[in-house]
Amino acid sequence: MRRKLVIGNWKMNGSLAANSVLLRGIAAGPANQNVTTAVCAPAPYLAQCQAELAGTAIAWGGQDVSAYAAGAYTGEVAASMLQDFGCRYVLVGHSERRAYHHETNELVAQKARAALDAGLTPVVCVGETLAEREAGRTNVVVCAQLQAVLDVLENPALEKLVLAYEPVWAIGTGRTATPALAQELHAALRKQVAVRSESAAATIAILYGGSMKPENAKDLLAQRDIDGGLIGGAALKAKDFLAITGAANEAANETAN
Ligand SMILES: O=C(CO)COP(=O)(O)O
Repeated sequence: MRRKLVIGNWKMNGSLAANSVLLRGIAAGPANQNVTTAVCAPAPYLAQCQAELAGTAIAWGGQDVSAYAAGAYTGEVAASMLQDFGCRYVLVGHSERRAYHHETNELVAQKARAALDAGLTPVVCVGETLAEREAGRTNVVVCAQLQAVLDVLENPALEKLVLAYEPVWAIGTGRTATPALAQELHAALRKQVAVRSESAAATIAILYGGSMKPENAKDLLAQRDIDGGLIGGAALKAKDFLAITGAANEAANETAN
């Protein structure tokens, strides 16, 4: 059984004061035996995450990473810098980066590799826009996004990858993919990984993201190929985030029994 993984993506939200309340609230939550929990914070707050979360069961990570190790790349953050602040994870290729910063599938793949080279776990985000879905291009688009990453990774690095399926039309809209629709895509992604490596396909966690909330988390997380969630809005309130990690724990327990 794959362990569930729930990651909060704070996006460009927070302040020292608000983060402190949120981090303490999350850290005070119940221990979930079968769930790994993490938050991905804006880069300036990673030191705060480290200070507040070190010694707790909660991991932290960045929201983006440079494809380069060091040098004249103003504004970029290197994987080794994330390492310096104790990050375990980094999001790569979030749809907001792809849309607003014109990140290509190839650049996203280079970023995933840079993260793995530095010992971080990249959470590679893939997903189709509404127009792509309506044009019947969902699988083509999402498979191309994944394939670019598979093309630059060898085993055993591949087994350390985390994937997140985030349909763009479900992000921040309150419109969630149905559990069946999400399961279908997750299964297709796992099958695609299996073509390269059966063991990686069995190991890799595939998270769902897009308006996951306390109300719908359990149904989504009960799906066979949905190994966790990447949570935006609901990760900004400790109560909601804890409800989702609790739902993940319940889903994991039920699968185990
Ligand atoms: O983009 C997301 C997480 O990376 C999802 O955001 P929402 O949960 O706010 O829809």
